[in-house]
Amino acid sequence: MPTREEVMEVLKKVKDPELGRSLVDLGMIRDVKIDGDKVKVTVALTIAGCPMKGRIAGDVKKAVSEIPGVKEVEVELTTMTPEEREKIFGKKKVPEKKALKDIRHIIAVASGKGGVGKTTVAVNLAVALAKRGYKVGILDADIYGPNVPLLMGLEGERPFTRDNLLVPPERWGIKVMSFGFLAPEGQPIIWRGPLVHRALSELAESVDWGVLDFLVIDLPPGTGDAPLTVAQVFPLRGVVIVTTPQKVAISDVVRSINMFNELGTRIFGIVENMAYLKTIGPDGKEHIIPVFGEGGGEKLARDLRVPFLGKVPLDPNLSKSGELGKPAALDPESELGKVFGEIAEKIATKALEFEKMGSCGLKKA
Ligand SMILES: Nc1ncnc2c1ncn2[C@@H]1O[C@H](COP(=O)(O)OP(=O)(O)OP(=O)(O)O)[C@@H](O)[C@H]1O
Repeated sequence: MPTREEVMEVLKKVKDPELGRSLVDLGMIRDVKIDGDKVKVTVALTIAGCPMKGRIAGDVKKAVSEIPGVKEVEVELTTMTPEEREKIFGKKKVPEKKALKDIRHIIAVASGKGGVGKTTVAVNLAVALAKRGYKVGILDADIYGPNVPLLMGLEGERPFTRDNLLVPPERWGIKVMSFGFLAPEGQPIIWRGPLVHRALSELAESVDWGVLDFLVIDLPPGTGDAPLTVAQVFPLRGVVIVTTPQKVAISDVVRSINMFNELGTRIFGIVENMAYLKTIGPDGKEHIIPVFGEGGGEKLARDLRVPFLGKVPLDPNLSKSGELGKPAALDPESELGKVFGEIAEKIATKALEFEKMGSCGLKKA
């Protein structure tokens, strides 16, 4: 009859395909039951609906079946609680930075892949928060495509230096800092890995933000060096994930959530951008067209057990307002203003909840 020790020993060699670490080290083996030659292993996935769950179950089954004396293996899948995830992933503390000490909530806006409208959402979220009376700053950490200055109407601006700190230009009542301000005009900066880390770490120390309720950080897309560094050097209250409704975006979002889980960063939830298009049909009535499919973001949030923060329509006014440097959320009574207002309110409420819980790496207020 196989023993629990033997089972755990073989499971030590089974790795989470995305995190690259042993299921045992990750605390994913919730239970092992042995009944004669039958073994039942309960695996707690880091997030529900993990697209790797079939592979993980298959790898566990294969590894345990190879133990001499085992005839039958059953794998039951369950999901970790947020507390369990924090125990494993939330060990890393972000060192405190003087330049950030008067900022109450630092919120990152991330996306699994490029071009889903992350910057558009980040800018309009910052504006919607400012419209609600909060003191807001926005940091464009998208080193590869810093578009925040354009969207905020600050192209060509430069920060000035006071007491060795960069003073961010202001527009629409929001303090703005961007790698775009620091790059030579018209020239792309080519960043290599270690430089990315150094540049972002220096930026975290060298901006005079003053007192802010919210600092919104527009992250570079994906799960590469740059978003990882931001989550390591800024004491984030949490992260907002932007996606589009297409199925193809799902695995990118899961990868992104896994990365933030591993870093101990809380997830505010998912914003679905380009969720629908409103048109007036020949009948004179309003029609809602789900251009990229329907309910993808909501289902994804449900499957991954993270909050769904709202849908942003595909609206030419949103891209036009971006090009003009006048974010759509500046008019809180407009349709887009209301959409971003509701999302901002949900995030502000959650930020207070997270603050009470004592966010990873942050001192309690
Ligand atoms: N809901 C929307 N309706 C219409 N146009 C949109 C919408 N969201 C974004 N866009 C447009 O799509 C383009 C890409 O948007 P944006 O730059 O915000 O994406 P991103 O995810 O930040 O991209 P990157 O990965 O390059 O940083 C822009 O031209 C923007 O104006």
